[in-house]
Amino acid sequence: MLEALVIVGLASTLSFLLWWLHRPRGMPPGPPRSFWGDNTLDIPRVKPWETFTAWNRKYGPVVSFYLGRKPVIVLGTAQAAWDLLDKRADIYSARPRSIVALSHTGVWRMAQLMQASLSATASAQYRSLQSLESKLMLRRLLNLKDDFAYKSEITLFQMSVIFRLAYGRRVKSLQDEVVLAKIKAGSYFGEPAYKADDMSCVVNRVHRRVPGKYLVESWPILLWLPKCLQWFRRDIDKHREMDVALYMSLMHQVRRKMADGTAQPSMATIALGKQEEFGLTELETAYTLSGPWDAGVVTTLVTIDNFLLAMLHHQDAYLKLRDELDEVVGPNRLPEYSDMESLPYLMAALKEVTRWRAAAPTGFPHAVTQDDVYQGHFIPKGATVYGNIHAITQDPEMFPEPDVFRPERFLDATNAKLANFTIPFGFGRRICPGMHVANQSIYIAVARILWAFDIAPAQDEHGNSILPSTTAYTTRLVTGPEPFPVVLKVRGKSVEELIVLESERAEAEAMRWDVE
Ligand code: HEM
Repeated sequence: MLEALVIVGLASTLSFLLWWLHRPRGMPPGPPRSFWGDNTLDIPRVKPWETFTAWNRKYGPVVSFYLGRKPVIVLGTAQAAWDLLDKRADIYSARPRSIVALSHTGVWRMAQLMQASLSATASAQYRSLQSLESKLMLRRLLNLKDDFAYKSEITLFQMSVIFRLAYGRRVKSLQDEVVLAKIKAGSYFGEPAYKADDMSCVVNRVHRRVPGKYLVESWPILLWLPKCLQWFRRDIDKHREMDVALYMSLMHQVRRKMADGTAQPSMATIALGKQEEFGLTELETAYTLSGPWDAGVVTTLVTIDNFLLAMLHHQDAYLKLRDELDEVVGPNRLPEYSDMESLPYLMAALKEVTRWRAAAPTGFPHAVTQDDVYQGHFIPKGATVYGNIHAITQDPEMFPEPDVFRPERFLDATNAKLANFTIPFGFGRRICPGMHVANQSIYIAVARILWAFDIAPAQDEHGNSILPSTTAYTTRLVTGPEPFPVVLKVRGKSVEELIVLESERAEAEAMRWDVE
């Protein structure tokens, strides 16, 4: 054991010296490095994106620092992100090798399969499903046990949408065995004990990419330690084992149904049909199918939650939205997808909410596959590159008074980049493949909640409104507001009757799907 430690110590010193002698020069400016040449300790454990943004404001639109030996580049303006991640996508579209986030996420063919099955045209097919699940959600929102309970119902809505489109089967409760299995797998990752109604856990694999979170990512040399000393491995291995078992069993269930002709069309049926064409292994296919679950539930949930938070704080926008819906939809039917074009203020507000509080403020890391030069700065092959969505969406030049929720920014936008605002969904070839599904879910949920309910702050025992903080956010790669209470009061008896009627029809339709 002692010998192994001495060898690792010597090897670390030698590799450090070699790296120090050959480290790249001319990289973009950034924070001063420690004696060891890195900045791991400069990255706070809480809201690291705020530090990234402070560095971008101080050192410029392209900042560099080191996590261990790994050079990291942070792009703090939309222009820099478009110039590199979009225009030079052929070399900026890889994912950094990750030790903790499971090794398969970087396989490009998997991303291609995802893009194909979630394209705008493919996603339009899911609208009827999203409409149905949102009617069931409205029904549940009529009978909430307390002012925090709305969140579980929105979670169940999106969870069922995603599970149905990925595997062809609905999730009827947050106590469903697959939800519990996923939570159990997450709990092995040293995350706090999650409750079934706190779905933060379902994106553990994604959260592990929070910059600087794991020492082994910055110092892979730790992998040279004898296995019994690799403390960081225990949880990773346990979690990976459980994830693999769960994802493989879900995929096999679909395959069995395909064989006996009872499978509902889904991403899984497409993926299994095209597995050879895309050259994916069993494990890669299973992981691809889990992508929407890992990346598409919490992102959507926090965006709807951010919307409710904005409504509590920005009464002017809230009232304009209600007036627009009342005028276009009227009292006798629910909002539909066909109303979208007639609801410009709502469509602008949906863009604004993704800007106001970005769900993934650091963006997901890209990796550059060739040495590059940008604005005279050297960007070395293998560097991790973040399009800093927080800095860009809070840039006061692009969005004056960025902390104000103001849908008008996007109304009548002539600039194509604002008219088709996708920055919160990332960049280049890696742009979120689920953005159409996400926008469809957010639209139908928000339009129907606004139409059906008065949205008001909860009150304390003295009758004073409790206005939740607009800055208390979780520190995960996908971040959302800390739990806050909202009162959703149905807007009259006839609205309630319509919701009950529509949800009964939806229930009957859902049962038909479930048995088919
Ligand atoms: C408001 C909701 C959402 C937001 C803000 C969001 C944002 C993002 C961002 C920023 C990325 C990284 C892009 C990049 O690397 O530049 C991403 C990737 C991804 N998203 Fe989303 N997303 C949302 C909803 C969804 C949904 C509903 C799905 C699935 C149906 C989904 C599936 C994915 C997948 C699979 C990836 C990884 C793609 C890859 O590695 O190539 N997302 N998302």
